[in-house]
Amino acid sequence: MKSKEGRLPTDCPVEFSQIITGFSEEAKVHKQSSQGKHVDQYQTKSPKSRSIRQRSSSFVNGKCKSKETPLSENYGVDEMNSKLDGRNIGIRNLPHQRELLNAKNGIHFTVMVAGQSGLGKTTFINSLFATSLINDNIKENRPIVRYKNIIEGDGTHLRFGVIDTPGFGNDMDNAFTWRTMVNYIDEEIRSYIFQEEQPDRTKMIDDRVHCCLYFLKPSNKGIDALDVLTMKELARRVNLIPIIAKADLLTKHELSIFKMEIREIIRVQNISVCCFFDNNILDATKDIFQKFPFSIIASKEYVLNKKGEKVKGREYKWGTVEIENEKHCDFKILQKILLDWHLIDFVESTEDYYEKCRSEMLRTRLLKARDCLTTNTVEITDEQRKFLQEEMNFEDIEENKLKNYKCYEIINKVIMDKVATEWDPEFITRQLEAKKRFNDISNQEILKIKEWKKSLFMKQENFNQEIEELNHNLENLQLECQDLEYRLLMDKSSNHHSTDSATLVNVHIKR
Ligand SMILES: Nc1nc2c(ncn2[C@@H]2O[C@H](COP(=O)(O)OP(=O)(O)OP(=O)(O)O)[C@@H](O)[C@H]2O)c(=O)[nH]1
Repeated sequence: MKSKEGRLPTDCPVEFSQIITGFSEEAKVHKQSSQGKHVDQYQTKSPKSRSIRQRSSSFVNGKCKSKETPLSENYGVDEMNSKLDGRNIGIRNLPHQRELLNAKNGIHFTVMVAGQSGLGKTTFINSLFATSLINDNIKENRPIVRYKNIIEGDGTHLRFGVIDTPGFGNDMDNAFTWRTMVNYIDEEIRSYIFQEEQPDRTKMIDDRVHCCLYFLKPSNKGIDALDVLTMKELARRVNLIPIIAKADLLTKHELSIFKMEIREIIRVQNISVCCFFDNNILDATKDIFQKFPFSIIASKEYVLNKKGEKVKGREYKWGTVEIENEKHCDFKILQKILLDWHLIDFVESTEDYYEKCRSEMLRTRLLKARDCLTTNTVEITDEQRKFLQEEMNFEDIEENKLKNYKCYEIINKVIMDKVATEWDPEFITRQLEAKKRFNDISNQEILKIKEWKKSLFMKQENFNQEIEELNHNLENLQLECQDLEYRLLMDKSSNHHSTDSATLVNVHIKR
C-alpha cells in the first residue's frame, strides 16, 4: 500500500491497511481473477474477506436484496451460465464484474465530523485512520476544513475525505451555526450536478459527503437544543451517526441511561439517523443497533494494558481504557462499520439521495424558466423569451423532452446559486426579522406622527377658539363703538336742535 496526496505519512497506511484488510484482500481477488484464473468469490482463504464480499453485494440502496444466495438462483437462470476458458460467464458472474468495476474505479468516501468544540473530533479521526491526518497543533480558523487522501493497494484505491468542523457552537449566537455544515453538503451536491453537465467529465471532483458522525457531549442531562436542531437538519441530507464522545467520562450505568435517553430524543424529534442498522438486516447488524448510539473513546497516546501490551488508550489513577477494546467502548465497531461493513452502503445511499436532488433541481430549473415569463427576476433575451413562450409546454414538462435542455441552459449555476441563497433559511429568517424591525420602527414613527398631528389639531382648535373670541370681542367693541357713535350723534343732534331753538328765540327777541 502506498499513500499519495494529503498529509498521511507514507509509513502510516501499514496500520490503515489492517483497518481496511477486507478492501485490500478483495483487491487481490480482483487481480487474480482478472489474470484469467477463476477465483470463487465465496472461497477465498480469509473468512473475513468472504463476509465482507457477501455483505457488500447483499446491500443495494441500504436494503437487503439477497443475503448469501447467488443472483442466478434468485432468477432461476442457472442454465444461462456457461464456462469459457475456465472463467464463469453469464449472470452468475455479474456481481463479480461489478466488483471489478468498483475496484477499477476506486471508491470515494467522505465523512464529516460534527459536534460542539472540544469533544475530540480531531483525536477520533486520527485514531480512526491510525494517522495524524488532522494536525491538532495547527488548527485552522475556518468553520469547515477539508482533508483528502488516497490509499492505493493491489490495483484499487480508496479516496477518502474528512470534513472537520472546528469551533462549532462557539459563537455567541448559534441559531444558524448548523447552516455552515448543511450549506456545505448542499453546495457539494449542487456542484456535482452541474459538473455532470460539462462535456468533459473525466476531471469531475466528487466531494459529496457520505456520512456524518455527530459528536454528543457526555452528560447525563440530555442533549442541547443546538445538537437536536443540527442533527435534524443533517439527517435530512446525509447518513447521520450520532456518537457519544469521551465515553470514559461516564460510568457504565450513566452511559447506558444516556444511550436510552438519546434514543428517545431521536425518536420523539423524528431525527432519521443512518438506516443501515434497522431490523430488516443481518443479525450482526441487529446487534449493532443495540449499541446505538456508539460510545467513543479516542486517544493519540499509547498505554500498557493489563497484559503488558502497548495499546492506544487513556491512563487514569483507577486504571486504563483501551480505545480498541470492545468492552471499553464502541470505537472498533464504528471503525468496522465505516471502513469495512457498510462502506459501499454509504456510497450507494448517497447516490440515491443525489439522484433525488438532481431530479428536484432540474424540475426547479424548469419552473424558474416558466417564471421568467411572468416576473423579471432573471434577465433573458428576446429570443429566449420567444422560445419559452412558443416552444415550451409548462403544463406537461415531460412532453417537451429534449427542449427542456434549453431551460437548463437559461437557468444556469449562477442563477441557481442565487436561488439557493434566497431560499436559505437564515437569509429568509434574517429578512423576516429585518422586515419586522422595519415595521416596528415605521409603526412607532406613524404613531409619533399621529400624536403630533393630534396635538397640532388641538393647537389649531385652541387658536380657532381664540380667534373666535377675539372676533367676538371685536364685534362687541364694534357694537360699542357704533353705540357710542350713535349716542354721540344723538347728543350732537340734540345740541344742534337746542342751539337752533335758542337762535330762534334770539331772532324773536330781536324782532
Ligand atoms: N477524556 C477524553 N478526552 C478526549 C477524548 N478524545 C479527545 N480528548 C481530548 O479532548 C481535547 C480536545 O480534543 P480535540 O480532538 O481537539 O477536539 P475537537 O472536537 O477536534 O475540537 P475543535 O477542533 O475545537 O472542534 C484534547 O485534549 C483531547 O486529548 C476522549 O475520548 N476522552
